Amino acid sequence: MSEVPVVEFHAVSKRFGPVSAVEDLSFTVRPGRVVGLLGRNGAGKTTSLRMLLGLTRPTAGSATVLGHSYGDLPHAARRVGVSMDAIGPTPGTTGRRDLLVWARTLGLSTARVDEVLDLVGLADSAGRKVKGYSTGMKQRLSLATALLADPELLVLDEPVNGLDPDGIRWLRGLLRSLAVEGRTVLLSSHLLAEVEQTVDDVVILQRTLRYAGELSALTSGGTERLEDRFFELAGAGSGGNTHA
Ligand SMILES: Nc1ncnc2c1ncn2[C@@H]1O[C@H](COP(=O)(O)OP(=O)(O)OP(=O)(O)O)[C@@H](O)[C@H]1O
Repeated sequence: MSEVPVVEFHAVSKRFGPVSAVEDLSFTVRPGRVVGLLGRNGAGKTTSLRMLLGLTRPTAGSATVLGHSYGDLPHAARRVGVSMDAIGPTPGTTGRRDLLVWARTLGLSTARVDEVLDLVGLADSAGRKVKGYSTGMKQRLSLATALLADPELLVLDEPVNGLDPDGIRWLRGLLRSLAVEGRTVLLSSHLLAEVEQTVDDVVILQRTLRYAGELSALTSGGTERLEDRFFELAGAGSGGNTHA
């Protein structure tokens, strides 16, 4: 039986003037999977996620989410939860007020806001201004926004950054439970050891696609380390991207 991919990149390329950020990227994400999009700084991860969400237009190719381009997806804001730096809250607002605005936009209840604040561990700080939040607290608030509408797909750009060990463990458990419910998670990261404990599938991007498939196939069922396989596939280098 063929399954409609939750995410599909088809021959996607993006240039910013002389910089080739992403070139001929194709991969699919299956439902109920936690997928790690991995690459060095400047590898094209955020650009790819932005193209998926209609925030950046590809130079060539197309990306679809739940069978549609994001702009054509009915109820996209409720079906796709997003955590990304660019979608951050107004610093002068409180965490709770920020979520209430999102909830109103999405047609959700105040009760749901309090539920999600509790879920991400921000209930006690919800009345404080966001500008006084630590990096990890901002990350938790961003995750709360993504989770608000109980979406089918979560797209998370570097969700682990800034989280403390408790937060990382909590997030890992949360992503696993969402996948068990049949929801799908696409997260970007360069924290390979963390990703290795969290994801089912891996996409390695270094401007071009280097690997897309199951983590266990990449690491021979866990007998090899993801980090070693990453360096083999992504090549040696100290980061950044090539001009092409
Ligand atoms: N708006 C832009 N204008 C010009 N160049 C851009 C723009 N956005 C991204 N780039 C370039 O595209 C390439 C890919 O950047 P991108 O942010 O997608 O990488 P990344 O994998 O998310 O990196 P990081 O891990 O550092 O967040 C980089 O060379 C970057 O400088």
